[in-house]
Amino acid sequence: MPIAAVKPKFNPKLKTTHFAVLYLIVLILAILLFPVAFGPRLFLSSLPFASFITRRTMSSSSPAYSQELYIAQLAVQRASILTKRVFHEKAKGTVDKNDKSPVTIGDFGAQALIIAALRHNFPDDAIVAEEEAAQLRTDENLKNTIWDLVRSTKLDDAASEQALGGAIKDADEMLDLIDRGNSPGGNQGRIWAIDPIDGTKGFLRGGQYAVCLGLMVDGDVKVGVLGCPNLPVDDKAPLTADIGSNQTDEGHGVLFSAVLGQGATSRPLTAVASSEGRAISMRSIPSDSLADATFCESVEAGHSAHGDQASIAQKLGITKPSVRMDSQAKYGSIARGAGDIYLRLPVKATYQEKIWDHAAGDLIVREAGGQVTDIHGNRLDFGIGRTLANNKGVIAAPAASHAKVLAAVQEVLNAKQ
Ligand SMILES: Nc1ncnc2c1ncn2[C@@H]1O[C@H](COP(=O)(O)O)[C@@H](O)[C@H]1OP(=O)(O)O
Ligand SMILES: [Mg+2]
Ligand SMILES: [Mg+2]
Ligand SMILES: [Mg+2]
Repeated sequence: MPIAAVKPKFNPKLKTTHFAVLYLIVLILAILLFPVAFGPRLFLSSLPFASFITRRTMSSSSPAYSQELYIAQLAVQRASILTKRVFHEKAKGTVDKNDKSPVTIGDFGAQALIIAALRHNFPDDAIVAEEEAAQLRTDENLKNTIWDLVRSTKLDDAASEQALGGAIKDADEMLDLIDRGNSPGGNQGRIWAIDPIDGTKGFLRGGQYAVCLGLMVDGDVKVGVLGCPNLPVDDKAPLTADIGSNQTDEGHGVLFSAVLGQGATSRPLTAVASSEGRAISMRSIPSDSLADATFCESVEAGHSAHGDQASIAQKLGITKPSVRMDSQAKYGSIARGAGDIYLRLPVKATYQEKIWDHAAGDLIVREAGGQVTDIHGNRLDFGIGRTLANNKGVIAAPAASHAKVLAAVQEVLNAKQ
């Protein structure tokens, strides 16, 4: 029988249609299952306008403020590298400000780097930062020294550096960035608070200092990050007075972070992106017996009232001497249970605490199980401008003991009147 005469067993046209339908079903299934199999972030990142889509649409499935936390941590890490370079490599370039407090090339450089990262990632956000560039605009040498540091300070991994927006264009852009921190603050919208070096006196002594960044939304602190290059990495290390030991970097450098409602963490302060930190919490001390409590205070007698604080400690039955250290490292230290209580009683009735000196620390302590108020028992009010004009002094303690500490503070202060 001729081949042409053989009757086909099935219709080839029908077969092609079957295959086409089957192919379509498999394709649709693959598209539907891809996000489940490989994760929504990977799926979205493969689409055009990926970064826009991931930032805007993934916020519903990622924990709140995860992008802000990620950028804030990297920005603080990078700025901390700059401050350490200033300490080890350079003359500090101390300049006196109008209020007679010192500022160094490290303060200006760290502020420029942090603001550059924030402007790149959150261009619509307002910024309240401690320093301004006026002095640098009239001092070419100072400007160039800082520019030299800023343009050559980078994180170790290229991806993280890129996430922060990479290099600043030139020295003039650096000055403009520094001046972007001039927001008046307030209780509307998103405002970042920056202290590029908190505890400048501690920094100059080789003691404690902190690179501080907080995000407030409608006056409420949502994200707080503190880089403390001279604190021990070990959360369990005993708290020791630190008035400036010029310690080596070995075993030192810790990054504290918190997001409102998500707890507080610590992790080593490195030059690369890192996975999540360790959860930290305040020590639980029996509120009826604070004999074993450790309390922290400023090194500077001009910043908090050492005499009043000693009387309060005595009233509470605290037997150990206070641990004196500079900067918001005190907030981080009590948050991880290395100390228990931080007292900052006013020296002068007229001094207004600045929001950048407390925003990150306040959140980190509260997320670690603490309570932070002023001497009247009011929560710190970050929503009325660049200062805490509604508050006087700071009392930070484990939540269960705070009322008792506050009562002792008020007894001592009332007895003085
Ligand atoms: N008269 C003052 N009273 C309280 N705090 C002050 C005073 N002058 C400066 N500060 C700020 O106190 C903080 C240091 O506190 P501490 O003594 O606990 O380390 C710093 O932010 C410092 O500013 P700066 O950021 O310029 O160093
Ligand atoms: Mg200062
Ligand atoms: Mg400060
Ligand atoms: Mg400062």
